[in-house]
Amino acid sequence: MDVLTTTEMERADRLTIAAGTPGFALMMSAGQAVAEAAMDLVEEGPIVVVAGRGNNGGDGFVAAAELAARGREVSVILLCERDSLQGDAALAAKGWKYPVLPFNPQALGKPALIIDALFGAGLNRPVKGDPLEMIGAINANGTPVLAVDLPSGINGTTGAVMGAAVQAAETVTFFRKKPAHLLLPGRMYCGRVRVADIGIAAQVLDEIKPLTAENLPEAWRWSFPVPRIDGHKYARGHAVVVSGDLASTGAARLAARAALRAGAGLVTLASPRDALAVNAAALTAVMVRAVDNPIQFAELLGDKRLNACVIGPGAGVSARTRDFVHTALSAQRHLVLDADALTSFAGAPDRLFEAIKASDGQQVVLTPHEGEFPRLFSDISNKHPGRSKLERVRAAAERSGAVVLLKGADTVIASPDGRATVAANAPPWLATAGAGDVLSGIIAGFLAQGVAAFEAASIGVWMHGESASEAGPGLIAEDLTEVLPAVFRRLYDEFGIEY
Ligand SMILES: NC(=O)C1=CN([C@@H]2O[C@H](COP(=O)(O)OP(=O)(O)OC[C@H]3O[C@@H](n4cnc5c(N)ncnc54)[C@H](OP(=O)(O)O)[C@@H]3O)[C@@H](O)[C@H]2O)[C@@H](O)CC1
Ligand SMILES: Nc1ncnc2c1ncn2[C@@H]1O[C@H](COP(=O)(O)OP(=O)(O)O)[C@@H](O)[C@H]1O
Ligand SMILES: [K+]
Repeated sequence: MDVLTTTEMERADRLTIAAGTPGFALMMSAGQAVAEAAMDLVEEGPIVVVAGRGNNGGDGFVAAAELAARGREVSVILLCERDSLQGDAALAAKGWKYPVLPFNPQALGKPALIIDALFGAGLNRPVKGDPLEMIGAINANGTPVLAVDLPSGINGTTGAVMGAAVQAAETVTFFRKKPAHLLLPGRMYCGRVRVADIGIAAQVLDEIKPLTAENLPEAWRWSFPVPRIDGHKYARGHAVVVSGDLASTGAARLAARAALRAGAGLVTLASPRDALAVNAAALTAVMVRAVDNPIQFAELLGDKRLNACVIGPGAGVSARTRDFVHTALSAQRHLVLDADALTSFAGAPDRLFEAIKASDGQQVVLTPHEGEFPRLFSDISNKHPGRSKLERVRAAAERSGAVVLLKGADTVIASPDGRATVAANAPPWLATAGAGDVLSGIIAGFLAQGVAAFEAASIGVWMHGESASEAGPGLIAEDLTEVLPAVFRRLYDEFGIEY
């Protein structure tokens, strides 16, 4: 599902109004959707609407009137003077036939539900003064909160908290999700997110051409590889994972097994000779080859069937690792660079980026976590409050010429052409040693099958997160690979693929 920035959402609004639907009709639908959600959340008891001076408050007035019409006990607390409201919000307030309460936290009382209609997409500066105090009181009240469009205080486009934010149990947004519903910290304030249809036609998206989507199967349905009846293992690609030395071989084995499970027809572990025995003893379907240096690696890659590589897990931070990366890039292999392969370029990332850009057509995915990201992109800082994770990863992809995947609870994947996905399906217990190694292997498994880098990374991240949910709490990295078949089956069912 496409995700719209607040600016793109305003455009959707304007295009719809230009096509003949009045803005107030959109507000009526929005307010009714909020009332509907409130009815579902609490079947009885008083409801308090906290309304701001803009259209978010207008939605709140519509919801209040609708709920009162359905026999609910409702009161409205308004941030400003009622007669200072303008435009659609003023019209909406006219539909509320009762008095409004002054903007005093005491007025909240102890209702069954609070509807937060203070600020939505129009939030344009940090919250201070009376609204700040009200947000604190709403959060301290202990009553469930239904947020209109966004929890007040959350920046819709970046997901940042602007001073303070309402903690909602549920958020009703309109037409499409906004980045803040997926990116942290915003997502943590939203609770469950409902997307309501308010009469904006999907066709407006043809004009807006949004570049961001939630990472869901529908985003990559048509890139998902399915083994062919007349296929054979070489038709499914051959992935190579570079092993670390004797003391650190486990990470590469995790990646190798994951690549096989993800569907690569064959997987070979390129192992230092002194680690050959330990690797061979621990592997069965994955093959092992002795590779001690970049020259031998280049020889291995002389076999054109070996079409995708993983370098990084357990590889060691060294000039040797850099040379392996350059070898794979010169051999034009699809490539996942993770962990030590990224850190090995910490001093001189431009050399890596030049090498990536120099070879056309190959598919490269960089998979840093937040600790590794600044080693390659030091000026695309994660400390800059105005710059969202989405914007940072997009800038990194453009700079590097690779697909960049920045891990976390809200993994963002961006392509150099500007497209991006945001994942919200990973449970917190996925943060466990070796989970990243498995992810790099899964992605390589899809690259080996000929899936383009952006889609391979998006499929990989989604399946990785689903596998963690499937395995449940107590997960260790090894489990992820073992539950992948169950996730495949669910996807095949969803896509209607026979098996
Ligand atoms: N687009 C659509 O398709 C649809 C949109 N709809 C709804 O409209 C909502 C957006 O409405 P909106 O633009 O009027 O802004 P809103 O969020 O109500 O803020 C109001 C005003 O607050 C002010 N302000 C800002 N920051 C502040 C601060 N920190 N502290 C104090 N004040 C602050 C600022 O005014 P200022 O003070 O700068 O003049 C701002 O203009 C959207 O979220 C959705 O609910 C639906 O009706 C359906 C269709
Ligand atoms: N809070 C979280 N919720 C969900 N997933 C998370 C969270 N924190 C980290 N992850 C995921 O866990 C994995 C950890 O990978 P990584 O940091 O590379 O660990 P390792 O190097 O030990 O394999 C990544 O896929 C990341 O997206
Ligand atoms: K709100």
